[in-house]
Formats: sequence, structure tokens, C-alpha cells
Amino acid sequence: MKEKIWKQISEVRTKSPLVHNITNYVVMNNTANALLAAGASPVMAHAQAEVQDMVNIAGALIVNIGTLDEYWVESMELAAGRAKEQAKPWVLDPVGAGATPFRNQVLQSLLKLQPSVIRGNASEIMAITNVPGGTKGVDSIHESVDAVSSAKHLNQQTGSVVCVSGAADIIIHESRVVKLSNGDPLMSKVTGLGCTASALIGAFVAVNPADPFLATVSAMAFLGVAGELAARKSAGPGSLQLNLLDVLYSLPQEEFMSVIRIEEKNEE
Ligand SMILES: Nc1ncnc2c1ncn2[C@@H]1O[C@H](COP(=O)(O)OP(=O)(O)OP(=O)(O)O)[C@@H](O)[C@H]1O
Ligand SMILES: Cc1ncsc1CCO
Ligand SMILES: [Mg+2]
Repeated sequence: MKEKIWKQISEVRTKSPLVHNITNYVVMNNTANALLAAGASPVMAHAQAEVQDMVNIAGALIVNIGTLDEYWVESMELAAGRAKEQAKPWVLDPVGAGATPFRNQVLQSLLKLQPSVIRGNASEIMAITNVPGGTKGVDSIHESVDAVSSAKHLNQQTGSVVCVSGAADIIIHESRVVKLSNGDPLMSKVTGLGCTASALIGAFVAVNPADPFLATVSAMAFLGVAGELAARKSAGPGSLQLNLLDVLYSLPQEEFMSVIRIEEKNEE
């Protein structure tokens, strides 16, 4: 599996897919920079007059509801609807799911448009499946393992690959489960690294639309390993944000292979 993952990372670097993001104001800059550092080509666009045309030319779409409003929701539905029509991969980041009824309603309507991948933190994944317990705005108050049964349920209900992020990143599709244990606690002190994860999943699913599970595992492994290595040389969140871009840009294969911690299970 590690070799297959590295192949995906190389393909993103060489193929440089166009990734269309409808994302939040907080993270537009860091996610665009992370996509560029990984080798992809980002575009942020949310005007209703152009989102469908942008989906037509992009390799994948990311819909992130971080700072949504009514206009943006219509843009998201138009874009995701076009992606569904064209069988083009799209990734849903359910930022703040469970925090307000508005977010929950929007998510239920976006789920009908069949995202290829859903990536959220544990509280968000639990909230989408109506598990009571709450959320603290956009930050998780649960551990990834708490959300595994919700993630399995969500995968069965939607057919989407589901990724729960946090100290462990858990990726679920049908009988397959992968657990990645990279990253660093300092990563939760930089805003939007979950959003960055979702954006990277978009780049990976654009180069491998036939296998969104492998694409998601690869993107999460890449971010986790890069974040862990970047944290080792960072004094705090400020330098981590910068160092992460440098490591995404230049991470060599040998270092990736020696740092990745991955466990696979097939529950058939
Ligand atoms: N405690 C931790 N230990 C190790 N790595 C972590 C930890 N917390 C987060 N990470 C890393 O940060 C990545 C982003 O995950 P996180 O679950 O914090 O996203 P999020 O809550 O959606 O963030 P945001 O909403 O700010 O984008 C994870 O995939 C993981 O690599
Ligand atoms: C802090 C914050 N608020 C809405 S979106 C966002 C970025 C992290 O999800
Ligand atoms: Mg998030």
C-alpha cells in the first residue's frame, strides 16, 4: 500500500490537476498554497454565473461549508449538481456540522448530490449521522475512534468514502478501513488544516477518480507525514504553517516511506 500511495503523490506532482474549490474565507489562502505546494493547480470560484463552467474544466470539486450563506449554498448546489451529472469527483467538507440547524439542513441537501468523499473531524461526522453530543463550532470535541460507527453508517447510507480526521485519520469504504497515525498535535493550532486535507483529497481524486478510497488515504497520509515532519522544525503554529508548505513541496520518497504509520483492515 505504501508504494501505491507514493505513486499517487508523484502523479499529483506530475499531472498538476485543476482543483475547483468553493471554500471558506478563513482558509482560501492556505488551501490554495497547500495545493500549489503539492503540485496541483487551485482555483477558488463561487459565482453562480460560473461555477458549473468551472466544474466542467476542473479535475475535481471541493465544497467546504465553513463560512456559508444563502447565496453560497446555491452556488454549492449548482456546482455539486454539475459534478454529479458529469460523474466528476467531488469532496464535501462539512465544517461545523451540528453547530447550527442551518448547517445541518444544507448538509442534508448536499448529501443528496452524492459526494465521492466526505472528510470531517469526529464531531462533524457524528453530527451528520445525528449522534447527539455536540460540537464546539468548527473544532472537534471527540476522538476519531468515537466516530467510526457513524462513519460506517454514513458510508453505507451515501456510498461516499468517509474520512474522520484528528490524532488518527480513519478512512472507511465498505469493508475497508485504513488508520493513519501521523501528524502532530500542533496541527490543531493552525486554522484550516482539516480544510487543507479536504482540498488535497480533491487533488488526489482528480488524478485517480476510479479509486476515491486510495486517493483519500494517499492525501491524508501525505498531509499527516508532511505535518509531522514540519512540526519537528517549528517553534509554534506560525512557523508550522510555513514549514508545512515547504515539506509538501519537497518531501522525498525515502523520508515519506520511513515516517508513514498505516494500518489496514478488511472487515469482510
Ligand atoms: N492531536 C493530533 N495529533 C496528530 N495530528 C493531528 C492532531 N490533530 C490534528 N492532526 C492533524 O491535522 C489534520 C487536520 O485534522 P483536524 O481533525 O484537526 O481537522 P479539522 O478539525 O477539520 O480542522 P479545521 O476545521 O481547522 O480545518 C489531521 O488529518 C491530522 O493530520
Ligand atoms: C475558524 C473557521 N470558522 C469558519 S470556517 C473556519 C476555518 C476552519 O474550519
Ligand atoms: Mg474542519
